[in-house]
Amino acid sequence: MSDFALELEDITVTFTSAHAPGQRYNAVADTTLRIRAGEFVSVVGPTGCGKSTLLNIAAGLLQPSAGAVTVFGQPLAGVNRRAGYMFQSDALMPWRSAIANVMVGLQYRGVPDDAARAQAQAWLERVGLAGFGDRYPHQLSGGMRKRTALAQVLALDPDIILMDEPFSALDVQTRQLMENEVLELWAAGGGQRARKAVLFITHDLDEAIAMSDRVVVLSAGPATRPIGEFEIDLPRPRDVAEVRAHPRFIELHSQVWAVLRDEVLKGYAQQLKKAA
Ligand SMILES: Nc1ncnc2c1ncn2[C@@H]1O[C@H](COP(=O)(O)OP(=O)(O)OP(=O)(O)O)[C@@H](O)[C@H]1O
Repeated sequence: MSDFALELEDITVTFTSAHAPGQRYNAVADTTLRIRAGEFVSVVGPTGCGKSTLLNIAAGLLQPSAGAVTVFGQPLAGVNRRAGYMFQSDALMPWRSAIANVMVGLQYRGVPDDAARAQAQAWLERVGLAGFGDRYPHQLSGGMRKRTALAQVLALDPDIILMDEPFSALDVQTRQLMENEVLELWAAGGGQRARKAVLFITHDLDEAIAMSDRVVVLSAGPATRPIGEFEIDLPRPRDVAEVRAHPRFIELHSQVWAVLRDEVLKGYAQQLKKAA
């Protein structure tokens, strides 16, 4: 079996320009990104550079214009069924209670209702929402909705978790609590099974370093590609707030920032140009 949970090889993604339909736009160019089974990898890059596009490729929601995607050694065809996703915005169904939201994926897989309810309840407990199963999304705080979404993903026991800035809408304290919880759940693995591979998209360098085994830096678009890769050799378990004071964290931060800084400035200038 392949050592890699996910391999994106020589990926190029070409879009038709939204402003000028005749024009083609290379969002991502010749990008190779491999994630080992059980590895936590963050991808950082300036705004609009193509991070979500890469995640959508990994999820099988978008076909690359060139290149190949391999999941545990098998070419990916259609949606990536070994992966669970957590996006920036809530994907909870407002008309379903928290437990019913966690149950839905299990039911869709054919798990009988009673078993699905028991598994969903166990996951709600693991994410700290034991007594909140009957609440509807609008009755939950932002952090609780994120916990529900996390339970929803983990209940399906995916081998790969794809996260696209999942905590960016949360206040700093809630965000750090959630980051620590994700790390704990990830470190504990999926019950009998091995640790999950995580592809985590963020524009927050501190978050990327605090959480990951490896940080990949993307260039500003167009034709985004990886321009730096850093092994994060900080000890685990980590507390995302405390680890920021670690001398090695500070050292890694300045090394990654040295690569990222110019790209952020380029990305920012491009956003201004687009808005003009
Ligand atoms: N379906 C599409 N059609 C045309 N252009 C697209 C499409 N999806 C994304 N793009 C363009 O591709 C580029 C990369 O977008 P993407 O959303 O992947 O960037 P990002 O790094 O995730 O952005 P952000 O940091 O703002 O979340 C952007 O210029 C975007 O406008």
